[in-house]
Amino acid sequence: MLRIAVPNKGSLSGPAADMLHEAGYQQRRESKELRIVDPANEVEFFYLRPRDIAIYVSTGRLDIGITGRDLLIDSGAGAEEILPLGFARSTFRYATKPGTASGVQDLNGKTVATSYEGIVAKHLADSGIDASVVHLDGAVETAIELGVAEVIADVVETGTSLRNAGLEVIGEPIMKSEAVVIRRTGADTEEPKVRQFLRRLQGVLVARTYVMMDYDCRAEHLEAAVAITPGLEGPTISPLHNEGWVAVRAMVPAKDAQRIMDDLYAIGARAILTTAIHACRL
Ligand SMILES: Nc1ncnc2c1ncn2[C@@H]1O[C@H](COP(=O)(O)OP(=O)(O)OP(=O)(O)O)[C@@H](O)[C@H]1O
Ligand SMILES: O=P(O)(O)OC[C@H]1O[C@H](OP(=O)(O)OP(=O)(O)O)[C@H](O)[C@@H]1O
Ligand SMILES: [Mg+2]
Repeated sequence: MLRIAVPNKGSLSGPAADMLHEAGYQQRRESKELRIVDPANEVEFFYLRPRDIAIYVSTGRLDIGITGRDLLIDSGAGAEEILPLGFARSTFRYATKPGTASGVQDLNGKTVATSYEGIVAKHLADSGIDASVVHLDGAVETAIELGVAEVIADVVETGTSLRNAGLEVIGEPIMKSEAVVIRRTGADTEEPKVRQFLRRLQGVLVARTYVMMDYDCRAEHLEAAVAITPGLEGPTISPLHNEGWVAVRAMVPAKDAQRIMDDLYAIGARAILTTAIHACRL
């Protein structure tokens, strides 16, 4: 039975459960459940605090975990990222009141409040900066107003929380994060059950980012059409009853679908259809 750690709260929890559900796994029915068994798929899910997941996975008692890249790195636990999942995307940045500092080089002697002490202490040390770090559990943006620190280091997505607190980012992002699948460092990722789990999640990622495109075009325009829709391994070409015409089928990135339809129409393709992909194994 594969044992998998899933975030039980916060920004990661809803999207992680949605992705697992889309991948065909049973998920808990209510938020108080701490673990569930999905017998049909031979998987057991443990619902844990996102911050603790890397620590559990590093012991090897759980095979796989879903957490944030920033949380994984901050934990310093012996676990490594094996698949990025594309949700809970964020940057991790310093911020302060306008005029306090313009980059990390100005942070000598300052106090930095953060929930991610591991990341911040390492970044300051790597930058040769001597600053003190204060740990706060959350709502870090308020720390400056209330005199706990002069600078904060926190997760930034839209920047709304910073703006509301009258703060501005300084310097370059310390890191970029998103939800990731993790495994104990050095563990065998070729294990069949692990591979199957990863293939299912990859299938969801592909179904979310690609659509299927079908169209008809004149045989003499086929090369130009294939250049527009190369597909993943090459499009499927079928003859049409209509002499001199072919039907083409290829996966295309969903975000480009409308532009691709325009480009195909412009070279004479017709009956251009786009349909959603519900699941896939590449
Ligand atoms: N506003 C956000 N947008 C995108 N990702 C976010 C956001 N806030 C936190 N994250 C990501 O979620 C993970 C943090 O999860 P965690 O549950 O600890 O925090 P949270 O979502 O702030 O929830 P809470 O504060 O309720 O604990 C990190 O990987 C972080 O990058
Ligand atoms: O750039 P934004 O889109 O505003 O998102 C970033 C904010 O979201 C998270 O906070 P959360 O609401 O989880 O509260 P917390 O500080 O208590 O973790 C994070 O800690 C930032 O405060
Ligand atoms: Mg938070």
